[in-house]
Amino acid sequence: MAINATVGIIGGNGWLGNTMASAAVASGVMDGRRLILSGRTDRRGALDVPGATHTRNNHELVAKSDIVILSVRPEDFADLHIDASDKLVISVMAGVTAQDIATRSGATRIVRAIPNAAASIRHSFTPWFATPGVSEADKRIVQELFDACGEGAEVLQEAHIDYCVGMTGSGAAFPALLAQALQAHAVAQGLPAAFAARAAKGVVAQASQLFAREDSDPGAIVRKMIEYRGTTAAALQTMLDQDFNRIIASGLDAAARKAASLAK
Ligand SMILES: NC(=O)C1=CN([C@@H]2O[C@H](COP(=O)(O)OP(=O)(O)OC[C@H]3O[C@@H](n4cnc5c(N)ncnc54)[C@H](O)[C@@H]3O)[C@@H](O)[C@H]2O)C=CC1
Ligand SMILES: O=C(O)[C@@H]1CCC=N1
Repeated sequence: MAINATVGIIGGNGWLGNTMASAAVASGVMDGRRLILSGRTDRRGALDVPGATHTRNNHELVAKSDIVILSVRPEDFADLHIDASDKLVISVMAGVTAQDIATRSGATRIVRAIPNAAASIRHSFTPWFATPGVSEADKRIVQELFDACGEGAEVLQEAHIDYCVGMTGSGAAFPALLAQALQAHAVAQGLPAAFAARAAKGVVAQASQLFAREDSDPGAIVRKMIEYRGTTAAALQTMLDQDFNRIIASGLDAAARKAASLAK
C-alpha cells in the first residue's frame, strides 16, 4: 500500500468522494480499512468500497483521520463545522479558496484539487495546488491519491486551480458537446440516428487517440490538416473563421465566473 495513513472523506457517499475512495482501493494505493466516509444520511454511495467505515459523524471522522478530504458541494461548506487544525486537508470543492478552508477548519496544510467525471474510469486529469504548509511527504500522498483517479498534476498558483475548474474540471463534457454537435448535424443531413451516434463517438473518442499517443500537439495536427488543403481544411478554416476559439473561451470564462461566485 502506497498510502499508510487514515483518510476521511467528508461527503464520501456523494458522487466524487465515493469515486475517489473506490479508485484508491481499486488501484491498490489504499487499504479500504483506512478509509472513513461520511455523509448526511446512511446512504453509502453508489460504489461499494471494500473495508471502508461509514459514519454520519464528521467530528469522529476528523478525530480518527490523518488526512481529511472535503467533498461536499461548495454551497454546503458553510454548514460544515470541523476542527482539522492538525490534519492535511484536501478539498475538491469548486471555487472554495484555501483561505476559506483555513478560516473554517483551522487547517494550515491545505490542498485544493479539481478532478473530473472521468475519475469514474480512472482517467481524470487532476490539477492540485498546495499551500506553503504542505510538506513534500504530504505532496507525495496527494499525487498518489490523484494518480489513482488518472493523472495528478501540481500547479504552483491557486489561481490556476480556479481556472482549471472550468477547463479540466468539466472533463468529458466538452468532448461530449462536440460529439453531440457532430451527431446532430449528421442526423439533420438524413443519416440514420444510430449510425450518426456511432460515427460521432468514433470521431471524438477514437480518432482523438491520435493526439493522445502522438508526440505532436493538437495544434500540429490542426496545422497539418489545414496545410493539406483538402476537405478537412475547408471544415477547420470555416470553423476558425467563425471564431470557434472565441466560443470556447467564452464558455471557459463563464465557468470561471461561476466558480468565483460559489466561493461567496
Ligand atoms: N462532480 C464532478 O465532476 C466534480 C465535482 N467537484 C466538486 O466535488 C464536490 C462534490 O461533488 P459531487 O460528489 O459531484 O456532489 P454530491 O452531491 O454527489 O456529493 C456531495 C455529498 O456531500 C454530502 N454532504 C453534504 N454536507 C455534508 C456534511 N455536512 N457532512 C457529510 N456529508 C455531507 C451529501 O450528502 C452528498 O452525498 C463539490 O464541491 C464539487 O464542486 C469537483 C470536480 C468535479
Ligand atoms: O460542474 C461542476 O460544478 C463540477 C465542479 C468542477 C467541475 N465540475
